[in-house]
Amino acid sequence: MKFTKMHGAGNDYIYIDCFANPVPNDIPQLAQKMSHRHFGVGGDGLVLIRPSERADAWMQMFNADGSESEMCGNAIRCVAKLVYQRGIARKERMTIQTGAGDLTLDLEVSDDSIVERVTVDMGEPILEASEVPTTIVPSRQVVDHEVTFDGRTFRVTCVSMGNPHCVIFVDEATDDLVLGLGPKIENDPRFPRRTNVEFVEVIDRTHLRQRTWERGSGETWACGTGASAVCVAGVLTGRTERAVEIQLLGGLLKLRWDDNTNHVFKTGGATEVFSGVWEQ
Ligand SMILES: N[C@@H](CCC[C@H](N)C(=O)O)C(=O)O
Repeated sequence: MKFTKMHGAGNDYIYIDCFANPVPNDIPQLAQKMSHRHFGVGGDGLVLIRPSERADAWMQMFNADGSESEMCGNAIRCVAKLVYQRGIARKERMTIQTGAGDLTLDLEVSDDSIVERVTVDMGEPILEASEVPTTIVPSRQVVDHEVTFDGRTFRVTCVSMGNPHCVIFVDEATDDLVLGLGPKIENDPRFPRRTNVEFVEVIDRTHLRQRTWERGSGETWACGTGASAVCVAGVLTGRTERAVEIQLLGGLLKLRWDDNTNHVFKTGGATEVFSGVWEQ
């Protein structure tokens, strides 16, 4: 089975083109095996690019632990690049079906037909308490809510971009917080579907620094749905403007929460690393 390794801002996944390959069996187990950084290809997870009945392609994504997520903001840019460059859909505006709905993407293509940057319409953030565990926000206040994890109290903002995020603004996103507390928050029973966790430093009203502990994959070098949630949380808590640049461990993402449509737009690159054949 042929695969391609790609990354978006250092968030690296293994991609299988199911227009050209059959859909593999036992995908959760395959995701675990291929993602393993010592015994497999290595990556934050596995992404299948599948034919869709209503969009140009369907992105199905699995974390490194084999769990399936609704959406991946960095992977979807890579999917768009493969879909365009392999001629599956030679369109500079395309739609990709995801577990968070059908999303529209605008591709910036060079004269020699290389996709250099992609802007994704990430849709509307979901702030309703129905998307957020009521045990975390008993007052239905999802913004800037005081919560204690492991004996430490933080103000958190819970934002769903189709997948769940718990955004915490901190003075410094230390290893102690990201690697120590991140997994405890991810698996806190008050989050019934587990959660992604963002630790965010505000540099000024248009610049932030983010580290993410991802549900099912651990710390990643970037998280696109997470950056979208951070953009929204920054505005809702009065810390930032609606357009921001977010520095992640593996690169920069530009975010804008549009006033008129309520949609979040995210721009970033997509890089092909190598291709290979998986024989196990
Ligand atoms: N890295 C991703 C998010 C991947 C899924 C996430 N771990 C989840 O389980 O929701 C992104 O760029 O958005």
